Amino acid sequence: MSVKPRAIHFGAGNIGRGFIAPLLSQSGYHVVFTDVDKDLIDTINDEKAYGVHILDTANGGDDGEKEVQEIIHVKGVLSTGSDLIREIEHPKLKLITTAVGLPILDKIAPALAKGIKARRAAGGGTINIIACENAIGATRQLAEKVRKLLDGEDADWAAQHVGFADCSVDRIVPPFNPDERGADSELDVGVEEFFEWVVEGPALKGERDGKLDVPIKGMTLTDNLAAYNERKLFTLNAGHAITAYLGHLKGLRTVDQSIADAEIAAVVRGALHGEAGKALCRKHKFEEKKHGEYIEKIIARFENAAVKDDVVRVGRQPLRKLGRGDRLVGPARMCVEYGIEVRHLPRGIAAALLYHNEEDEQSVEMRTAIEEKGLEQYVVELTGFEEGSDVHKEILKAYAELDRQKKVA
Ligand SMILES: NC(=O)c1ccc[n+]([C@@H]2O[C@H](COP(=O)([O-])OP(=O)(O)OC[C@H]3O[C@@H](n4cnc5c(N)ncnc54)[C@H](O)[C@@H]3O)[C@@H](O)[C@H]2O)c1
Ligand SMILES: O=P(O)(O)OC[C@@H](O)[C@@H](O)[C@H](O)[C@H](O)CO
Repeated sequence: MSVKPRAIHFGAGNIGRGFIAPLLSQSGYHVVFTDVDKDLIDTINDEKAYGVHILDTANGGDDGEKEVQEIIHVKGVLSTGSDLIREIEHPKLKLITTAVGLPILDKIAPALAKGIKARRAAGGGTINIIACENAIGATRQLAEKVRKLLDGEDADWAAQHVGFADCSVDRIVPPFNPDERGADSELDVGVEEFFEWVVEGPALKGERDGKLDVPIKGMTLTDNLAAYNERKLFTLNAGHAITAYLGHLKGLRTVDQSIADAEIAAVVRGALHGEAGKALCRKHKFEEKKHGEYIEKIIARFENAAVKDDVVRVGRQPLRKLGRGDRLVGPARMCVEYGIEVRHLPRGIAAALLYHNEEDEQSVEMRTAIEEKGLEQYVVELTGFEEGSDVHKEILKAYAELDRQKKVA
């Protein structure tokens, strides 16, 4: 039996294979992926290894590739079967991470609760759970769902032995075609070089409270996660979404093509520097100069042509992205709270409302709702900005302008 500490990662998709698993593996963990996709799990067990291609136009070769990192000795189990429960019972298990998408947390909570019960019954030790999803408080939401499924001694045991830590996770992992790269494995994934994983230290349990028993290289621990979370979601994800929705309306396919458009770049800079950034600096006391540099570094990441990120991926699930606490409406509300005038964020919100993609359920749902309820009412419902308020008027004005100009591919 392997003596290595083990980690289970839910979701063997882009961020799982391209970010979380590599850091775990490079830190000495034996990584076990769990996923609903049986073919993917079979491929993981057949190949047991894959490459992470670092995509970087500035420092890469002609194909924009800087290096390929080999991730070895990985294993997979189906998330719907008893193998997963046995993995959660495993004496060497230290950590469970997820990157499945926020709405899927509901679906994995029952398996986690069952696994926790089995672990207690087997006399297992303390573990930590970290949900690496793009949302504020994703782990807290998962913890609530899991705790509802536990009672009595299981609930007491979990309160003592299961740490639920929130985090902010940042690395752009785009759709990637291993065949085009002549890659050895269909599991290969392409990523930008940059990454940042910030975890709520005080929530971690173990031999040293506030820390992981087996530290992860590249993970930062903080006792002020709220600031990191809002900084990332309201800057990177806000800018990413605005770039993608405006790009899509202009018939552009990738994020780098979209940010190269001067009009789009001006809206993104206006939204990030003059609006979201100002509000973030006021709320979290960030130094304005440093925050400005953070924004420009993010825009340079969008410009990385080797990443070739798809605007359809970045724009996926527009209703989630239009949530009141999410990347578009969230910073606009924060601006209103701090008395900061907004002109660019409403344009991003309008572009999201105009996102038309028959293959995206939320785009279809949103467009039907606009037809049935009328735009004015729907904007109030989604954003909480009252009819007649400045932001509501700005959203409607931008919607009408963008609707006239649109040229969807
Ligand atoms: N790709 C990025 O750049 C990036 C960066 C930071 C954060 N994220 C976040 O990470 C999460 C995943 O994004 P992604 O881009 O890796 O998506 P993805 O679609 O590539 O991967 C998601 C994986 O989850 C699996 N899955 C779905 N339902 C499941 C279930 N019930 N049990 C187990 N596995 C299940 C899917 O089969 C898929 O393999 C999202 O919350 C996203 O916001 C993504
Ligand atoms: O994953 P989503 O759908 O919440 O957002 C799409 C992208 O903005 C996102 O995946 C970024 O690439 C990522 O957050 C970078 O850290």
